[in-house]
Amino acid sequence: MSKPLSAIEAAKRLAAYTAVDHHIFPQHRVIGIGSGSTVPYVVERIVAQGQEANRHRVFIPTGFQSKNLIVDAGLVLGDIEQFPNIDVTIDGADEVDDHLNCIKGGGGCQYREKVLAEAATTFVLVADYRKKSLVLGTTWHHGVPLELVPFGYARVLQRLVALGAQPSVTLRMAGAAKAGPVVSDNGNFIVDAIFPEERMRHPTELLKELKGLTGIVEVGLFCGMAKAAYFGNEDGSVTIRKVDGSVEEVAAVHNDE
Ligand SMILES: O=C[C@H](O)[C@H](O)[C@H](O)COP(=O)(O)O
Repeated sequence: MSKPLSAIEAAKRLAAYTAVDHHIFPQHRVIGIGSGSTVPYVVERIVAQGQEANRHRVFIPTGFQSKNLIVDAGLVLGDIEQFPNIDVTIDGADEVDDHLNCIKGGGGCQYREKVLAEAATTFVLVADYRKKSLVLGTTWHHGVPLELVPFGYARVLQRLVALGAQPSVTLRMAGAAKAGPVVSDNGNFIVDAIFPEERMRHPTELLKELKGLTGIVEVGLFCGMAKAAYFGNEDGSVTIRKVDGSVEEVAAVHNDE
């Protein structure tokens, strides 16, 4: 018998399963698969729709991890170059506010994730209950993930501080498994910039300013992109925040599957 899931894993699974049930329909042919620890449950639920449903579909990954998820699940792998228009992309998030703005990039995948979010007719977020917040930066304390070109990165760090980032801003380092900086799937560096609350209260403005810095490839602030966010709760329910501002609570029906 498989080990029971922890409360957090169960919440991730609830969010992912419910989002797939609500957004991935038989007519959807091109599906974007995001990155992180919640997305495997998205793939699991899609596979459960059966071979017939998935036979004519193609799945576009946001990075190395999701590519493996798609291949290992026996789904058809596609490329954003071949399929620049996606029906639905489902992805995880590090923190989501009431307006569905979010921080992404905890796994360093924000560039490809944003490409797939933009390419999708419908972009949906899935997360556990810890990721809900009113102001970004309240529950995710690691800062805004930024992908930047290695050449001239020290200059970008200085400019981030001028925009209000904590002076301690540095490259994300790989840790024990490899000496040196984390290198993204695109061969770039990642920086986590912590900004004060007054800056984080206006994520769209901050995003614009960060995108204006030479050397920054992409910013892990996704503003005004998601149609809905699904949060799995500890009590087995799912909170759905929608783009029109409405909030729905649904009881899960698949917790023990
Ligand atoms: O770069 C990583 C992505 O933005 C992830 O989607 C994000 O970090 C959320 O991951 P998780 O589902 O593991 O919390």
